Amino acid sequence: MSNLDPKIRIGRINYTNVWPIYYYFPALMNTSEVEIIEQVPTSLNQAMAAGSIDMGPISSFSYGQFFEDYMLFPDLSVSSYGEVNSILLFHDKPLREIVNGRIMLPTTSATSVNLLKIIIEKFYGGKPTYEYAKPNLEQMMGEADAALLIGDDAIKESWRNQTHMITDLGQEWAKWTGKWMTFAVWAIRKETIVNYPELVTNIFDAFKASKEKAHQDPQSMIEEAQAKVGGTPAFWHHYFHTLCYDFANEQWDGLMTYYQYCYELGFLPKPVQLGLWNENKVARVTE
Ligand SMILES: C=C(O[C@@H]1C=C(C(=O)O)C=C[C@H]1O)C(=O)O
Repeated sequence: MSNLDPKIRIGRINYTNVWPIYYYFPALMNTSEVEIIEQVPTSLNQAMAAGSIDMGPISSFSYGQFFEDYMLFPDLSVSSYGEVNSILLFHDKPLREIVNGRIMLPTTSATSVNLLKIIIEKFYGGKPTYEYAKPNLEQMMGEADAALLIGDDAIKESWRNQTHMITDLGQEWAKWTGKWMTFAVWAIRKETIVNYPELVTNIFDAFKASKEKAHQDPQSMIEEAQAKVGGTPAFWHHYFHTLCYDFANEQWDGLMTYYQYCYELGFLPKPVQLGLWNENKVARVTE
């Protein structure tokens, strides 16, 4: 690695949902030390697991698969209590009538496909067949009883939708569990914490500061979202305020319930432990 190479490769989900955490980040960081790599969640999950990305948001399910290799930043996540508005199941008959049918899952998602399986199999007692497809609603619905979309794909289809019923998975989860749901977590590979402890701290501070600034002054971010993706300022205002970017007790509690159900249903091979990064305890990571 030459002196000019970035020290840390940071992932970025290429959906609007993460904008608040990145919006002011370049203004708050020495960006020559980092490189930002933007991809759909499942590609970020793979790149983190392979070590070709060092930190950033991944599907919370993927943390459950590889938790021994990562630590999580506290205070950063993509979570909701109830509605998410961008994790949506489209279907033409009531949910209860399709839980033994044919369900299309998007290749972009890990957390939400397993969340849907929990909802259908554990809460509704269904046993459908699942198939993965590219996130294209028309094609997916042409072959199935229901189709799941996440991120901006879900948002755009919800605006276009005239005919399908829509179930928001955040709402379903809260209805059955009364808990928060965390869709994405900010993971750091353990060796990155050991190799660049100060830079990791600076990145954490910049992400948190961006999140707070975007929350206090969302106007220009909302205008950019409208110009880039469409929709109305009212939609984006509601969207960014309904999503919650915190990661503390309530989110941990909801996420641990999700992991427990994933384990019970055989989606994860072992019980998951949350390992939280703490700038004062870098040494613990190497133990
Ligand atoms: C809220 C969302 O959460 C996302 C859902 C993910 C998943 O299902 O694996 C991963 C990252 C998050 O961006 C969304 O995409 O709309």
